[in-house]
Amino acid sequence: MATPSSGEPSPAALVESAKRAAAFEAVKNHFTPSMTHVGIGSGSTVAYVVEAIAAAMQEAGSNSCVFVPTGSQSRGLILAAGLTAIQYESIGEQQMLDVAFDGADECDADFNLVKGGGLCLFQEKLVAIKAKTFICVADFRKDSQQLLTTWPYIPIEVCPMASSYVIAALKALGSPDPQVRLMNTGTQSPGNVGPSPMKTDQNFWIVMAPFPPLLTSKDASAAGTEGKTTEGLTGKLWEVSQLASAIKSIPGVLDVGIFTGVNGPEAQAQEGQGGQKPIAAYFGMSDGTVKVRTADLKA
Ligand SMILES: O=C[C@H](O)[C@H](O)[C@H](O)COP(=O)(O)O
Repeated sequence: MATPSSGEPSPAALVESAKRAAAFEAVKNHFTPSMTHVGIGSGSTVAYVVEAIAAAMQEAGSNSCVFVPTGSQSRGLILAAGLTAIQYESIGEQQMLDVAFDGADECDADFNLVKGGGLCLFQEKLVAIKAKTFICVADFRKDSQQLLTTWPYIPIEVCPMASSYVIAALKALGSPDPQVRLMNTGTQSPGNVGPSPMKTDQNFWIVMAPFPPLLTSKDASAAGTEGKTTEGLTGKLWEVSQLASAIKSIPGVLDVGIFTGVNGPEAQAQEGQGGQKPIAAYFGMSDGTVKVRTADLKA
Protein backbone atom coordinates (compact mmCIF):
# COMPACT_ATOMS: atom_id res chain seq x y z
CA MET A 1 0.00 0.00 0.00
CA ALA A 2 1.30 3.46 -0.88
CA THR A 3 2.28 5.61 2.09
CA PRO A 4 1.95 9.38 1.99
CA SER A 5 5.22 11.11 1.16
CA SER A 6 6.73 13.08 4.01
CA GLY A 7 4.91 16.32 4.69
CA GLU A 8 1.56 15.07 3.37
CA PRO A 9 -1.08 14.47 6.04
CA SER A 10 -2.18 10.86 6.41
CA PRO A 11 -5.82 9.98 5.60
CA ALA A 12 -6.51 9.72 9.34
CA ALA A 13 -5.02 13.16 9.96
CA LEU A 14 -7.17 14.61 7.17
CA VAL A 15 -10.29 13.20 8.78
CA GLU A 16 -9.33 14.60 12.16
CA SER A 17 -8.68 18.07 10.79
CA ALA A 18 -11.98 17.89 8.87
CA LYS A 19 -13.85 17.08 12.09
CA ARG A 20 -12.13 19.93 13.92
CA ALA A 21 -12.85 22.46 11.17
CA ALA A 22 -16.53 21.48 11.09
CA ALA A 23 -16.80 21.71 14.86
CA PHE A 24 -15.23 25.17 15.08
CA GLU A 25 -17.43 26.50 12.26
CA ALA A 26 -20.60 25.05 13.82
CA VAL A 27 -19.77 26.50 17.24
CA LYS A 28 -18.96 29.89 15.71
CA ASN A 29 -22.38 29.99 14.02
CA HIS A 30 -24.62 28.41 16.67
CA PHE A 31 -23.11 28.99 20.13
CA THR A 32 -22.86 32.17 22.16
CA PRO A 33 -21.39 32.33 25.68
CA SER A 34 -24.60 34.04 26.86
CA MET A 35 -26.51 30.78 26.35
CA THR A 36 -27.60 29.02 29.55
CA HIS A 37 -28.15 25.34 28.59
CA VAL A 38 -26.34 23.47 25.85
CA GLY A 39 -26.48 19.77 24.93
CA ILE A 40 -23.26 17.95 24.14
CA GLY A 41 -23.33 14.77 22.06
CA SER A 42 -20.96 11.82 22.01
CA GLY A 43 -18.15 10.62 19.80
CA SER A 44 -14.84 11.81 18.45
CA THR A 45 -16.12 14.87 16.54
CA VAL A 46 -17.88 16.31 19.56
CA ALA A 47 -14.53 16.50 21.35
CA TYR A 48 -13.67 19.37 18.98
CA VAL A 49 -17.06 21.00 19.62
CA VAL A 50 -16.25 21.07 23.32
CA GLU A 51 -12.79 22.46 22.59
CA ALA A 52 -14.33 25.27 20.50
CA ILE A 53 -16.99 26.06 23.12
CA ALA A 54 -14.41 26.15 25.94
CA ALA A 55 -12.27 28.55 23.88
CA ALA A 56 -15.28 30.80 23.18
CA MET A 57 -16.26 30.87 26.84
CA GLN A 58 -12.73 31.61 27.95
CA GLU A 59 -12.43 34.45 25.46
CA ALA A 60 -15.72 35.92 26.71
CA GLY A 61 -14.74 35.43 30.37
CA SER A 62 -18.05 33.65 30.83
CA ASN A 63 -18.91 30.64 32.96
CA SER A 64 -22.66 30.82 33.28
CA CYS A 65 -23.67 28.16 30.74
CA VAL A 66 -24.33 24.59 31.86
CA PHE A 67 -23.88 21.58 29.60
CA VAL A 68 -26.04 18.47 29.36
CA PRO A 69 -24.08 15.35 28.40
CA THR A 70 -25.36 12.41 26.38
CA GLY A 71 -23.40 9.74 28.24
CA SER A 72 -20.27 9.04 30.21
CA GLN A 73 -17.82 9.94 27.42
CA SER A 74 -19.64 13.21 26.77
CA ARG A 75 -19.68 14.08 30.48
CA GLY A 76 -15.93 13.39 30.64
CA LEU A 77 -15.31 15.78 27.74
CA ILE A 78 -17.31 18.56 29.41
CA LEU A 79 -15.55 18.19 32.75
CA ALA A 80 -12.07 17.87 31.21
CA ALA A 81 -12.64 21.18 29.42
CA GLY A 82 -13.44 22.86 32.76
CA LEU A 83 -17.12 23.32 31.86
CA THR A 84 -20.12 22.60 34.10
CA ALA A 85 -22.04 19.39 33.45
CA ILE A 86 -25.57 18.88 34.76
CA GLN A 87 -27.72 15.76 34.79
CA TYR A 88 -30.40 15.45 32.15
CA GLU A 89 -32.89 14.65 34.92
CA SER A 90 -32.29 18.04 36.55
CA ILE A 91 -33.62 19.99 33.56
CA GLY A 92 -37.10 21.37 34.27
CA GLU A 93 -40.03 20.13 32.21
CA GLN A 94 -40.44 23.47 30.43
CA GLN A 95 -36.72 24.26 30.23
CA MET A 96 -35.27 23.79 26.78
CA LEU A 97 -31.65 23.63 25.73
CA ASP A 98 -30.60 26.59 23.61
CA VAL A 99 -28.81 24.26 21.23
CA ALA A 100 -27.42 20.71 21.10
CA PHE A 101 -24.37 19.65 19.09
CA ASP A 102 -23.77 16.04 18.10
CA GLY A 103 -21.96 13.89 15.56
CA ALA A 104 -23.44 11.29 13.21
CA ASP A 105 -22.45 8.12 11.44
CA GLU A 106 -24.34 9.18 8.33
CA CYS A 107 -26.63 12.08 7.35
CA ASP A 108 -28.95 11.82 4.33
CA ALA A 109 -30.24 14.50 1.96
CA ASP A 110 -33.27 15.09 4.22
CA PHE A 111 -31.22 15.38 7.47
CA ASN A 112 -32.17 11.94 8.75
CA LEU A 113 -29.25 10.53 10.73
CA VAL A 114 -27.77 7.18 11.66
CA LYS A 115 -26.23 7.40 15.13
CA GLY A 116 -24.95 5.00 17.75
CA GLY A 117 -21.80 3.71 16.07
CA GLY A 118 -19.97 4.59 19.27
CA LEU A 119 -22.68 2.90 21.43
CA CYS A 120 -24.50 6.15 22.28
CA LEU A 121 -27.93 6.86 20.90
CA PHE A 122 -30.62 6.77 23.59
CA GLN A 123 -29.39 9.72 25.68
CA GLU A 124 -28.42 11.55 22.49
CA LYS A 125 -32.04 11.37 21.34
CA LEU A 126 -33.32 12.60 24.71
CA VAL A 127 -30.99 15.59 24.51
CA ALA A 128 -31.76 16.35 20.84
CA ILE A 129 -35.50 16.52 21.52
CA LYS A 130 -34.95 18.91 24.45
CA ALA A 131 -33.07 21.41 22.28
CA LYS A 132 -34.51 24.37 20.41
CA THR A 133 -32.08 23.57 17.64
CA PHE A 134 -29.87 20.58 17.00
CA ILE A 135 -26.67 20.90 14.96
CA CYS A 136 -24.92 17.93 13.39
CA VAL A 137 -21.13 18.05 13.10
CA ALA A 138 -19.26 15.47 11.04
CA ASP A 139 -16.60 14.86 8.43
CA PHE A 140 -16.96 14.34 4.68
CA ARG A 141 -17.42 10.55 5.01
CA LYS A 142 -20.84 11.03 6.64
CA ASP A 143 -22.51 13.13 3.94
CA SER A 144 -24.92 10.91 1.94
CA GLN A 145 -28.02 11.00 -0.19
CA GLN A 146 -29.52 7.98 1.58
CA LEU A 147 -28.76 6.37 4.94
CA LEU A 148 -26.86 3.06 4.86
CA THR A 149 -25.06 3.99 1.64
CA THR A 150 -21.68 4.16 3.36
CA TRP A 151 -22.46 3.30 6.99
CA PRO A 152 -23.27 -0.42 7.03
CA TYR A 153 -25.89 -0.95 9.74
CA ILE A 154 -28.47 0.59 12.09
CA PRO A 155 -27.35 0.50 15.73
CA ILE A 156 -30.25 -0.54 17.98
CA GLU A 157 -30.08 -0.44 21.79
CA VAL A 158 -31.74 -3.52 23.26
CA CYS A 159 -32.44 -5.10 26.61
CA PRO A 160 -29.97 -8.04 26.78
CA MET A 161 -32.60 -10.68 27.64
CA ALA A 162 -34.65 -9.68 24.57
CA SER A 163 -31.77 -9.66 22.09
CA SER A 164 -32.64 -12.98 20.38
CA TYR A 165 -36.27 -11.92 20.03
CA VAL A 166 -35.25 -8.54 18.60
CA ILE A 167 -32.86 -10.17 16.14
CA ALA A 168 -35.62 -12.49 14.88
CA ALA A 169 -37.98 -9.52 14.51
CA LEU A 170 -35.33 -7.56 12.59
CA LYS A 171 -34.87 -10.47 10.18
CA ALA A 172 -38.62 -10.43 9.61
CA LEU A 173 -38.35 -6.73 8.72
CA GLY A 174 -35.73 -7.61 6.08
CA SER A 175 -32.39 -7.17 7.84
CA PRO A 176 -30.15 -9.86 6.34
CA ASP A 177 -27.88 -10.58 9.30
CA PRO A 178 -28.44 -8.58 12.50
CA GLN A 179 -25.83 -9.24 15.17
CA VAL A 180 -25.14 -8.25 18.76
CA ARG A 181 -22.07 -6.00 18.81
CA LEU A 182 -19.23 -7.78 20.59
CA MET A 183 -16.03 -6.48 22.12
CA ASN A 184 -13.18 -6.82 19.68
CA THR A 185 -10.75 -7.99 22.29
CA GLY A 186 -9.01 -11.33 22.35
CA THR A 187 -9.05 -11.43 26.15
CA GLN A 188 -11.31 -14.07 27.62
CA SER A 189 -11.92 -14.93 31.22
CA PRO A 190 -11.78 -18.62 32.20
CA GLY A 191 -15.01 -20.36 31.29
CA ASN A 192 -15.99 -17.57 28.92
CA VAL A 193 -16.12 -19.03 25.44
CA GLY A 194 -16.11 -15.85 23.41
CA PRO A 195 -16.04 -12.08 23.42
CA SER A 196 -18.72 -10.36 25.48
CA PRO A 197 -21.32 -7.96 24.14
CA MET A 198 -20.39 -4.30 24.37
CA LYS A 199 -22.49 -2.38 26.88
CA THR A 200 -24.11 1.00 26.56
CA ASP A 201 -24.33 3.62 29.32
CA GLN A 202 -27.67 2.00 30.23
CA ASN A 203 -25.98 -1.44 30.49
CA PHE A 204 -27.91 -2.54 27.42
CA TRP A 205 -26.54 -4.15 24.26
CA ILE A 206 -26.29 -2.87 20.70
CA VAL A 207 -27.69 -4.92 17.83
CA MET A 208 -26.21 -3.96 14.46
CA ALA A 209 -28.89 -4.36 11.78
CA PRO A 210 -27.86 -4.01 8.12
CA PHE A 211 -30.53 -2.98 5.62
CA PRO A 212 -30.38 -1.82 1.99
CA PRO A 213 -30.05 1.99 1.69
CA LEU A 214 -33.11 3.75 3.17
CA LEU A 215 -35.44 5.91 1.09
CA THR A 216 -36.07 9.49 2.20
CA SER A 217 -39.75 10.47 2.26
CA LYS A 218 -39.18 12.32 -1.04
CA ASP A 219 -37.68 9.18 -2.60
CA ALA A 220 -40.65 7.17 -1.37
CA SER A 221 -43.17 9.67 -2.76
CA ALA A 222 -41.35 9.76 -6.07
CA ALA A 223 -41.48 5.97 -6.18
CA GLY A 224 -45.20 6.09 -5.37
CA THR A 225 -44.74 3.92 -2.28
CA GLU A 226 -45.74 6.65 0.23
CA GLY A 227 -43.46 5.36 2.91
CA LYS A 228 -44.32 1.69 2.63
CA THR A 229 -41.72 -0.84 1.70
CA THR A 230 -41.12 -1.64 -1.91
CA GLU A 231 -39.27 -4.45 -3.60
CA GLY A 232 -35.98 -3.22 -4.99
CA LEU A 233 -33.09 -4.93 -6.64
CA THR A 234 -31.58 -5.69 -3.25
CA GLY A 235 -34.78 -6.76 -1.51
CA LYS A 236 -37.18 -4.70 0.55
CA LEU A 237 -36.52 -0.96 0.49
CA TRP A 238 -37.71 0.96 3.51
CA GLU A 239 -38.50 4.62 3.93
CA VAL A 240 -36.44 5.95 6.87
CA SER A 241 -39.14 6.95 9.35
CA GLN A 242 -41.29 3.89 8.63
CA LEU A 243 -38.39 1.60 9.40
CA ALA A 244 -37.44 3.57 12.53
CA SER A 245 -40.93 3.24 13.94
CA ALA A 246 -41.19 -0.44 12.98
CA ILE A 247 -37.93 -1.15 14.84
CA LYS A 248 -38.85 1.04 17.83
CA SER A 249 -42.07 -0.92 18.29
CA ILE A 250 -40.28 -4.28 18.73
CA PRO A 251 -40.56 -5.29 22.41
CA GLY A 252 -37.07 -5.17 23.97
CA VAL A 253 -35.86 -2.20 21.91
CA LEU A 254 -34.93 0.80 24.05
CA ASP A 255 -34.24 3.00 21.05
CA VAL A 256 -33.10 2.92 17.46
CA GLY A 257 -30.12 4.81 16.05
CA ILE A 258 -32.15 6.56 13.37
CA PHE A 259 -32.94 10.21 14.06
CA THR A 260 -35.91 11.21 11.94
CA GLY A 261 -39.26 13.02 11.98
CA VAL A 262 -39.15 16.78 12.59
CA ASN A 263 -36.45 19.25 13.58
CA GLY A 264 -36.65 21.68 16.52
CA PRO A 265 -38.41 24.62 14.80
CA GLU A 266 -40.89 22.22 13.13
CA ALA A 267 -41.62 20.61 16.52
CA GLN A 268 -42.13 24.01 18.15
CA ALA A 269 -44.51 25.05 15.36
CA GLN A 270 -46.57 21.97 16.30
CA GLU A 271 -46.40 23.01 19.98
CA GLY A 272 -43.81 20.41 20.81
CA GLN A 273 -40.28 21.03 22.06
CA GLY A 274 -37.32 19.81 20.04
CA GLY A 275 -36.98 17.34 17.21
CA GLN A 276 -34.69 14.44 16.34
CA LYS A 277 -33.44 16.02 13.13
CA PRO A 278 -30.77 18.74 12.95
CA ILE A 279 -31.44 22.11 11.37
CA ALA A 280 -27.96 22.15 9.91
CA ALA A 281 -25.18 19.69 9.19
CA TYR A 282 -21.53 20.78 9.09
CA PHE A 283 -19.17 18.52 7.18
CA GLY A 284 -15.45 19.11 7.34
CA MET A 285 -14.03 18.35 3.89
CA SER A 286 -10.70 16.77 3.00
CA ASP A 287 -9.50 20.03 1.38
CA GLY A 288 -9.88 21.94 4.66
CA THR A 289 -13.17 23.65 3.79
CA VAL A 290 -16.46 23.12 5.61
CA LYS A 291 -19.63 22.19 3.73
CA VAL A 292 -22.77 23.43 5.47
CA ARG A 293 -26.17 21.98 4.65
CA THR A 294 -29.10 23.88 6.15
CA ALA A 295 -32.65 22.58 6.46
CA ASP A 296 -35.39 24.46 4.66
CA LEU A 297 -37.21 25.89 7.71
CA LYS A 298 -40.80 26.27 6.57
CA ALA A 299 -42.16 26.29 10.11
O1 LIG B 1 -22.55 6.45 19.36
C1 LIG B 1 -22.02 7.44 19.00
C2 LIG B 1 -22.64 8.67 18.50
O2 LIG B 1 -23.89 8.52 17.91
C3 LIG B 1 -21.69 9.48 17.66
O3 LIG B 1 -22.19 10.79 17.63
C4 LIG B 1 -21.52 8.96 16.23
O4 LIG B 1 -21.15 7.60 16.25
C5 LIG B 1 -20.44 9.76 15.47
O5 LIG B 1 -19.23 9.59 16.10
P1 LIG B 1 -17.88 10.22 15.56
O6 LIG B 1 -17.95 11.69 15.73
O7 LIG B 1 -16.81 9.60 16.43
O8 LIG B 1 -17.74 9.80 14.12
